[in-house]
Amino acid sequence: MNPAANFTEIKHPVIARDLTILRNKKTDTANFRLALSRISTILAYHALNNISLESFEVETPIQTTTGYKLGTNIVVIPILRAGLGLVDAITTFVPDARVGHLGMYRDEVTKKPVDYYVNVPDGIENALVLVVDPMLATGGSACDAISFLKSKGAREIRFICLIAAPEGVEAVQKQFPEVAVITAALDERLNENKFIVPGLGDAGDRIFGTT
Ligand SMILES: O=P(O)(O)OC[C@H]1O[C@H](OP(=O)(O)OP(=O)(O)O)[C@H](O)[C@@H]1O
Ligand SMILES: O=c1cc[nH]c(=O)[nH]1
Ligand SMILES: [Mg+2]
Repeated sequence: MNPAANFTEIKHPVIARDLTILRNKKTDTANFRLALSRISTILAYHALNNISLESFEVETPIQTTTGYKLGTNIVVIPILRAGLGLVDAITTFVPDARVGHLGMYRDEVTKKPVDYYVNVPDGIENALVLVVDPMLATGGSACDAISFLKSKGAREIRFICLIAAPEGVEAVQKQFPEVAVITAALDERLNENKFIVPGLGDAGDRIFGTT
């Protein structure tokens, strides 16, 4: 795969350490959540890079100077369930971000996404829409989510995930070259069950302690 300009794999020593915690099958739920939270925060920080600012005058105790506030409305759309694990990372930086939800699970036989819940806030056409899901495997869920959000008027979408398979990145880039994909790891491939290799298993199950 030859990732295009709209693909970013963030490399950082803390990410390398935390990805190992997430990949380790012996990691318990509590430590999984802590590592997920740290990595998600770094991803969110990068995903918010280069958003617009509005300047205004602010008075320090010493004098007046130029201050800034974010000039972009942010909407976060987690793909349920596992995407919920990345929402707090965005709202840490943007406490007033609105949060919509897309419920989708991957059918165990067909591996295709099945929708079960939709709640998207109004006004996504004037927002930066951050779609979050820890895993980008075949790309079926991501592409369905992006396609749906575009049909609802979203014009600027970034997709944030923890681990991406080359197949998933290619699928998103082919259908939606304008959508930036930001990940902590580009893994090797998918296995015969369409799980990411080496991956971390089923992200939703590991976040929520289900099997
Ligand atoms: O790229 P794809 O091949 O579509 O696979 C990725 C999807 O699979 C996982 O969700 P899952 O279906 O396990 O649902 P869950 O979040 O409820 O566990 C994951 O969180 C993605 O949404
Ligand atoms: O490896 C994978 C693939 C899809 N969904 C997951 O949670 N993990
Ligand atoms: Mg799952």
